[in-house]
Amino acid sequence: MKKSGIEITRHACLYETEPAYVTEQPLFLNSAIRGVTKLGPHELLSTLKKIEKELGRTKGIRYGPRPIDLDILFYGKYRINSEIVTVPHERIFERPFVMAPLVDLLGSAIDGDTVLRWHYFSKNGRFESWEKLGGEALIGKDGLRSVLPVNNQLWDWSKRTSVMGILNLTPDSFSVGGKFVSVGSAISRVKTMISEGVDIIELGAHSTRPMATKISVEEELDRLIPVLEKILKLSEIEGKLQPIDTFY
Ligand SMILES: Nc1ncnc2c1ncn2[C@@H]1O[C@H](COP(=O)(O)OP(=O)(O)OP(=O)(O)O)[C@@H](O)[C@H]1O
Ligand SMILES: Nc1nc2c(c(=O)[nH]1)N=C(CO)CN2
Repeated sequence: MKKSGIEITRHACLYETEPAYVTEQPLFLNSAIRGVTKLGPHELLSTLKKIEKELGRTKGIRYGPRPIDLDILFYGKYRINSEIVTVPHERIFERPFVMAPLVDLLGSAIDGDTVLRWHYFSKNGRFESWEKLGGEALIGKDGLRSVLPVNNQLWDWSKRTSVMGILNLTPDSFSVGGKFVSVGSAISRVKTMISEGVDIIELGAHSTRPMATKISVEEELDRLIPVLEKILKLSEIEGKLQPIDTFY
């Protein structure tokens, strides 16, 4: 996007959604971004079409499966109705898979004239349109799940809150510094956290506490790798997420 002259300033969550209109096709992934560009609306649309092509989009059936579909939802405060571009996009307010990411993107505050205008573009107001479709209650249902791509899989975090346990492999962190510096005690802590129901175990090996001792990349890796290797061999780790909060 950046090299095409579009600077992304915010992005919404990612949703896995039931296909609309043509229902016999795989699930879709939907999201929305907000950005800044010097491209005019027609130029912007042709740039998006070029990006779609680069990402493998070919002519397919209307509303059918496609590797990518980039639509312009709004363009500043403008209403445009040419043969080529219509903004606001004609079908925003009937589509939960558009409204959910839009609500993420814009939040509940109307911060400035542009967003106020977007609010009024919807006949009943943006929030009311979302409520009419079902609102927050839709998220987590099969047709609209918030997901996070991890390791070629989608982590569904819309059904319930995921619990993260943090394991500091440091002698000098804010909390529990020094407790889990040996591999054995770290592994036993991981097992306890899993038995207590965590979904995510985050490892950190460099303290960011003010005045903490700065260590080298090698030292950070030396603290992390032996523990990580052992964790990945645990049968209990199946289905859990294992992020690493690295310093370097
Ligand atoms: N705001 C807009 N964003 C994207 N395309 C638009 C817009 N307004 C008009 N169009 C026109 O719609 C045409 C079809 O777009 P596209 O191939 O993305 O359709 P679609 O993905 O099947 O349906 P939809 O756009 O409803 O999701 C484009 O060639 C474009 O000229
Ligand atoms: N869930 C979902 N369904 C769709 C989508 C889409 O983005 N998400 N796009 C379509 C073609 O524009 C047709 N149907």
